[in-house]
Amino acid sequence: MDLMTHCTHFLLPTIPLDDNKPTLTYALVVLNQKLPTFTPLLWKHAKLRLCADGGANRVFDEMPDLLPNQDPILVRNRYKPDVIKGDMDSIRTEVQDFYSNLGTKIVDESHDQDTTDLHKCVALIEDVTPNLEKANLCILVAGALGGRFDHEIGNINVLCRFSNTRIVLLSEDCLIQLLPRSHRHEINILSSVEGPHCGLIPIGIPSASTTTTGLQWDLDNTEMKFGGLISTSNIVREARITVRSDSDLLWTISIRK
Ligand SMILES: Nc1ncnc2c1ncn2[C@@H]1O[C@H](COP(=O)(O)OP(=O)(O)OP(=O)(O)O)[C@@H](O)[C@H]1O
Ligand SMILES: Cc1ncc(C[n+]2csc(CCO)c2C)c(N)n1
Repeated sequence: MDLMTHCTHFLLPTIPLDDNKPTLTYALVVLNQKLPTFTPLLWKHAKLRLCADGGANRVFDEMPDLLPNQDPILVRNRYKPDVIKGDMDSIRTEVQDFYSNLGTKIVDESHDQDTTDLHKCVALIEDVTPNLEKANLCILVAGALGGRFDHEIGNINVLCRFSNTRIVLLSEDCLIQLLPRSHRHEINILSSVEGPHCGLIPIGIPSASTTTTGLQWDLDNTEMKFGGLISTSNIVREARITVRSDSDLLWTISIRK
């Protein structure tokens, strides 16, 4: 079984180069929720920046507040999304016109009322990523957690729908990603920016067997299911966590203030 490694390098000001591994190519999707304070950092690391519908209002309204030492007009012009995509029922007209005039591509999919704006954005990123580069793609989603529970679950469902793509859901307080059962996983903890609180949660179906190392409450061939045991309020004990399971799991870890 192949090994998949994970590290939250994107929360650091500069991403360290590793001679042994290809660096990931990041894409950013901004959702319609209060922007996390580290959004300018994610923006800097991303090669492609999208706003999901009303996410564009957040970049327009809140990015200047996150960079208080810079001229708000210049900030607004500099933080220009490459694409705004969604059903366009939340973006304000002045915001759409502003970015459209700067050259942002606007993709109106109001005819599709069966998939969320995040789903639409992830599908676009997959479409424009050449097959050879897909293995190194990592999609960061800002503003995915907290707020409305139906939206949060919809965002988690996107992890399941695109389970072969690396996607990280982020809020100010924590991140969530999917650990597919097809791989064993090594999670390298950057203790300056994340932890110690973490969780491992079976999604969709129970896990008959999960084994971990590096946690305060490790699992040893343990069953996890809703209504039974799931691993919440766990604590990172080592810099390297390993996980192996017969089911897809959600990995969540707190982000330091
Ligand atoms: N409160 C929230 N919590 C988590 N994610 C959110 C929240 N609000 C919006 N989002 C995310 O941002 C995306 C864009 O938000 P937007 O408000 O434009 O969606 P929407 O389709 O108009 O939602 P709705 O019509 O259900 O209110 C959503 O698809 C969702 O992924
Ligand atoms: C069974 C079912 N439940 C809810 C919706 C509504 N819905 C789901 S995604 C979406 C787009 C949001 O931008 C909307 C309106 C549906 N279509 N089918």
